[in-house]
Amino acid sequence: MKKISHPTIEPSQIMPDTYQANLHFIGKMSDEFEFPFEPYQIQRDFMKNLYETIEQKKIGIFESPTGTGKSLSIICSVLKWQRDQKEREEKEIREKMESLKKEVDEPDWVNEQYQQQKVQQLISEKQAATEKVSRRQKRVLKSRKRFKREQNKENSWEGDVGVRYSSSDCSSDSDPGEIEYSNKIYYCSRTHSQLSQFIHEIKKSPYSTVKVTILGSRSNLCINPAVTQLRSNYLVNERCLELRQNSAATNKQEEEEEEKEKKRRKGKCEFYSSRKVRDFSAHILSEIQDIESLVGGAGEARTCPYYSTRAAVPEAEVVLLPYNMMLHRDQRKSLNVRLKDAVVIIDEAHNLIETINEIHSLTIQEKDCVTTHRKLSLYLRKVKARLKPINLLHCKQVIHCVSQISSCFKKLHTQKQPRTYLFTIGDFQTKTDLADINLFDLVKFIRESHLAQKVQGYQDDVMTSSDDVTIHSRSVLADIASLFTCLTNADTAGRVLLVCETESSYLRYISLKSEDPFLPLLRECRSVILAGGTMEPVGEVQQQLLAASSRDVTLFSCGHVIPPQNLLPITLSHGEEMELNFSFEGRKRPGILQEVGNILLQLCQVVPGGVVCFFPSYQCLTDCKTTLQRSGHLDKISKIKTVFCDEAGSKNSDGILESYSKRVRSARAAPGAVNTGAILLSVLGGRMSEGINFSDDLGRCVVVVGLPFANPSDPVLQEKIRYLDSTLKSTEEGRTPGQTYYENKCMKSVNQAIGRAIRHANDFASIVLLDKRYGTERINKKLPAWIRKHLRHSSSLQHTSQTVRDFFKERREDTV
Ligand SMILES: Nc1ncnc2c1ncn2[C@@H]1O[C@H](COP(=O)(O)OP(=O)(O)OP(=O)(O)O)[C@@H](O)[C@H]1O
Repeated sequence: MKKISHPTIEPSQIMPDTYQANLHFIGKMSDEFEFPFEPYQIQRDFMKNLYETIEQKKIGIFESPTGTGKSLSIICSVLKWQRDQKEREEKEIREKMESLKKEVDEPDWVNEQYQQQKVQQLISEKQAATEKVSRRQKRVLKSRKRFKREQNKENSWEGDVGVRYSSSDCSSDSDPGEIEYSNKIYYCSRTHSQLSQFIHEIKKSPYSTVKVTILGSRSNLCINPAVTQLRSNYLVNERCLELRQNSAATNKQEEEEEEKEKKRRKGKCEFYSSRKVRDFSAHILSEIQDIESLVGGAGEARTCPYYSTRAAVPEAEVVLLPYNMMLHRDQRKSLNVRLKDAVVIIDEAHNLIETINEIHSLTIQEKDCVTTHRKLSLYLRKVKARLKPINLLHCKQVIHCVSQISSCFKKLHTQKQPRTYLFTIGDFQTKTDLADINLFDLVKFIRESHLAQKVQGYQDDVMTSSDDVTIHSRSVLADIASLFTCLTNADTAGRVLLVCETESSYLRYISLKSEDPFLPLLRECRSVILAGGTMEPVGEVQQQLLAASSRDVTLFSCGHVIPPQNLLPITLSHGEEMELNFSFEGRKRPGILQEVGNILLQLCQVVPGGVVCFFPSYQCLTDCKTTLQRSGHLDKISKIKTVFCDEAGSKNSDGILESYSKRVRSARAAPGAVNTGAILLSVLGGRMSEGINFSDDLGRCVVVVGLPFANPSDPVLQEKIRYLDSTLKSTEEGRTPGQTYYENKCMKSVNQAIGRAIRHANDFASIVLLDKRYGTERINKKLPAWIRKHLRHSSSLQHTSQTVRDFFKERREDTV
């Protein structure tokens, strides 16, 4: 029976004197947790609960608002647990060995000889294990020394790319006698910059000597220009694999043939050699590094960082990786991630369900299908005579399948209505005549024969780039192989969507079930921890991810570290003239967007520093901007605060953010000026709503216009809703699981955005939610508890602006 414990800490339970604590006191012990600062009370509770969850081999859902030092809390509890566990295990071995030795000294008279043998055998097993570890440690030490030596030599190598390969280069990266570090911690987050931030927090902690490796994709880590210049991830991966295989295949005889060296090197990666990879992996483990310094160091050592970071996995105590690498079985397999007894921490887990579904879904364009069919046919014509009968058969079957999918599109094009077709897996197989084909065999054939790569290479020779612009960018055949794999799933796992449009038609495999891919983690790991700033609605995670496992779950949720008076969350249901309703229909009402102008103008007059305003979509942002330009609101606002705007598809988000920050800071340096800072117009769920911190003056007020509900006519969304309704029970309030999912999806996006403004214990900000729907309990109960608790409702702009003015006046007095 699954038990759920809720050690929830309410914001009111936070000790007020914590805020005044000396934050720079290093090495303070709190509840026996070493911590680089004086920990907040919520951090103490977080660490204690996390430690116990791992100790008791439970699953944990840990919620701590953004900016409350969640990363350090995770590091200081998990690494303490790891250290304690190691000590406990070592002690146990020592005690066992002692007692075994004693048994030998005092043998049982009944079976003396047998016992003695058994005890001796156990002792030697333990000793062998200990020796193996120490042998490995010696080897690592040797590798490190060699790496340092070669690094010193490196300067004299400058410009010499012709690094000689020795016979040891032939061996594979993984050592057959490799010792996998047990009790490994896998820390997963969404982006590389989040992983880098985590690295910086480890460096601050008392555990800065822990052995860490950080994994990334080739596009993040590869330093070979011959590979990085390729335009797609697929080509980067394929080229790297090819060069690496060639490098590993070097034999001794070749090595001695100086003359052949240059020719041979043509098809090899100059940065890959297993010895250097091993040496650099030892260097990685000896010093914590983020991706940038790691890539820089590898460049100097002329060694492949991609394979070095992977080679460091077995011996690492902590492995950092983006969470798509952990959540996909094939990726885990290719990385040699062993889940058994590991602790897996998934941070920023608020969108975990969507991420799992996304990772297991895929899209194939009709035109790519047609091109692939053509390429495959050309390829087959050329190599037919050389193929073994079985491979010829498989090749023909692949061509047949691709052709069937293309014809399916063609048939659907002949029909006038509807343009979107949704199939169960079984129906799609019948429709395309694929039901009788062994798709498992085909996938195996495509993978093992490297067909995708061969066809790609062949087509590069025979087709001109004008044939098709997509031919160089990605291999559709690889996607088709993945589609075949998806089509071997049970009917309940997903759907196939065909969208037929004149301009572009595509097929999308939609993964619906998230619990199946997650189950191996729940089954094999010692503990799985889902952490995030706002994990609400927790029920969704429990129903859709954890229900399949019977393991006990700890729910931990805490308030913020700021005192209540530092936060002003307020909902506004009425503007100057009209009710605020920014639903899709409501937005069409004349005058409604001018209301946004009125509100922003008033708020800009009373808020110091930066204001960040989020719109439900880029379309709504553009419409509003145009309206406010025409109405003159934008002009008036820009006299008080410089206006910055995130544009759809803009690649310059960083530049916009930098200019916005600069403007806010320069306004702070000029008190009393007419222009008091800046306003940033952005989009919920967009580039600036997640993972960006608007601390202190950068975000004194966050305004949210409306609710970002997804388009209800989106067929993928409709199917997900139908699937949830048919598989889960309705909620207590009588809402269907599909409706709940739809609302949750929207509110998660709002919660991510509004959490960005409070980043530390002394920060303060106002949050203004514009829409009458925020006043309803159904919606506002989905806000984070630490915000909901202090939520005020207002139906007048004048009242809102006065409340906000008073709030900042009091904060100014506090800080004087
Ligand atoms: N007790 C503390 N006192 C002072 N500073 C702290 C304390 N705990 C953590 N910090 C610092 O506060 C900053 C914010 O912490 P961190 O980024 O870990 O927050 P977070 O809760 O993980 O936020 P997010 O969820 O947005 O990543 C970091 O620089 C961290 O080192």
